[in-house]
Amino acid sequence: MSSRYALPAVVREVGEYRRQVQQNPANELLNLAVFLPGLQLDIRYATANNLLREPLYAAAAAYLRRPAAEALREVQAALAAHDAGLLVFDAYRPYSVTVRFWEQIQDETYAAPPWRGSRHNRGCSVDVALQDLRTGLPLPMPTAFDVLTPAAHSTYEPVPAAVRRNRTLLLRTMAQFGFVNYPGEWWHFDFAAWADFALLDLPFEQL
Ligand SMILES: C[C@@H](N)C(=O)N[C@H](C)C(=O)O
Ligand SMILES: [Zn+2]
Repeated sequence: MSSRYALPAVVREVGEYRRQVQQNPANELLNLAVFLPGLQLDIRYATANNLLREPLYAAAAAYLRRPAAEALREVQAALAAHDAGLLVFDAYRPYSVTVRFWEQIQDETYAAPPWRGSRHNRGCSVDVALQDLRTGLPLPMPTAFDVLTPAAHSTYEPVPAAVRRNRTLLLRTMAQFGFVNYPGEWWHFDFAAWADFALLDLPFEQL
């Protein structure tokens, strides 16, 4: 960990995380693969197919705080009426991984700075696209995941009509269940109550 930043308060001990869950069950990070069977995961940061071109996670897992996971379940149910489902690229992210991104990207439009931490570190952000439930294939979006350019901005135009429909379906359905889109990235959504949750730096295997 670099000492070049004024560090925010970060929970680094699993015992402290467990105490916080005991005090308030909303703090629990739920494993989305267990909580939402059928959810499609493509956890890029567990592979070398990501911005840093090396695996950053030891396991291809996605966790969210309990109320955020419950809201995502509502999103998944609403999308099914459109023959669509969620495809998850990332959810809870340990703080130390945010620091690694910042060292490379150093642009607050596309990466959270270490002195603030990311809402992903709070277990309240999720990076998602849509899949077609009939084919299992991803639905076309304006860019691939983590293409950090203006084309990824949520209001970017021009885009083909079918792509705009998919993006609008994702943005509207996530908003309906309490997720606020980050305008710089069509795939990134923050659970509205993110400020109630602490920054964490715990690896998945400790959860
Ligand atoms: C690195 C990129 N995928 C990302 O997560 N950006 C947001 C702004 C974050 O760091 O929270
Ligand atoms: Zn994100």
